[in-house]
Amino acid sequence: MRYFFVHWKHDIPEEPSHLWYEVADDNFQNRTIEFYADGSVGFAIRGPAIDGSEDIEVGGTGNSTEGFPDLAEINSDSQFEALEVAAVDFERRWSEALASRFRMTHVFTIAIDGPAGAGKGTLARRLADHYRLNLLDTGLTYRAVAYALLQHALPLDNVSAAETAARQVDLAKLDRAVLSAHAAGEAASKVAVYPTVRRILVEKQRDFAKTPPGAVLDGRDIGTVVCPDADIKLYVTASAEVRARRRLAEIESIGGTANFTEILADIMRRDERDMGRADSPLKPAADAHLLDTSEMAIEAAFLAAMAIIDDVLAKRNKA
Ligand SMILES: Nc1ncnc2c1ncn2[C@@H]1O[C@H](COP(=O)(O)OP(=O)(O)OP(=O)(O)O)[C@@H](O)[C@H]1O
Ligand SMILES: Nc1ccn([C@@H]2O[C@H](COP(=O)(O)O)[C@@H](O)[C@H]2O)c(=O)n1
Repeated sequence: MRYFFVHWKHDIPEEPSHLWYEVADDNFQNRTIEFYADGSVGFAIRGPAIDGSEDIEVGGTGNSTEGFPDLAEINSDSQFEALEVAAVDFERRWSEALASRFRMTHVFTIAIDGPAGAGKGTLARRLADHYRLNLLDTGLTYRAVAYALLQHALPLDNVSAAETAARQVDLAKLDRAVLSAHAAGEAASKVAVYPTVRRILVEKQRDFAKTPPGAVLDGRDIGTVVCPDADIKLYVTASAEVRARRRLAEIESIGGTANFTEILADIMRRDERDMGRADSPLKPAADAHLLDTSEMAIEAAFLAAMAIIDDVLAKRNKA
């Protein structure tokens, strides 16, 4: 494959101004993206039929039925400026095009669930940035409740104090630096078993998800309870040993010390509590895409998630 960008300099609102092409080895367009001055976008994907009759065409964009011209030929016309680009640049535009087409009619939600340390938060940040969506780490909301109780020297099983703390949680003021301590996660999983605390927090999380253009939310019950109608659901996991090693590396990278066996035991205890509780236990939603990152680096996990999302978006746009 080769990739090209063409800037078409004109003042015609009905015509696209920025065009991106993926050109196959046979020199025919495989995918085309057209961006218009008013922010709208169209795209096309070549189908199996040689005459183009099975192409997916969205927003009035089609692949040309003629071979892709030489760059020199395009650039010989002064209204065009064409250059060859890297695959990664094209893919970024492709994801943007898919996401923005979908957003035109819809508040878009990506739900990410999975056990502690699986890489949900890391993936959620990358996806929110890539698809230009809001981001909420719902674990921080449970951590904030536990933290408030600990600050007031209250026991974690004081349900009415936990409810009061939950009501006071302000999603705009969650302080990751304070709440991300390993011990806060353990405390959070203890207050997270109480249904009344969950209802209060889930309400706030749902309101957040409804804000345009939509959001990536990560947690334990996003696909099953908070956003059961999410457009995309990912269940991200990794073996307990891998997760413990990652957590240990994270602690050591900021100058802390920890013991692998203890971290592993913490992680397994937390899995058991999160998966075993009666209300909203951690489990994959029936329609979640499973992503086991045990053998994947962060970038590989991001690319795998992006491939799943883009595939879903392309199929929806075709339907
Ligand atoms: N695919 C990966 N490969 C290697 N390290 C990873 C990968 N994904 C995440 N990490 C690292 O593992 C650690 C845990 O990741 P992260 O905080 O994203 O997990 P999480 O699932 O959100 O955890 P928690 O539920 O406890 O908030 C971080 O240090 C992160 O940089
Ligand atoms: N949607 C969620 C998110 C989190 N929890 C509980 O909070 C604990 C801490 O979460 P982290 O993601 O920050 O590690 C977690 O162990 C869960 O008990 C939850 O119940 N639902």
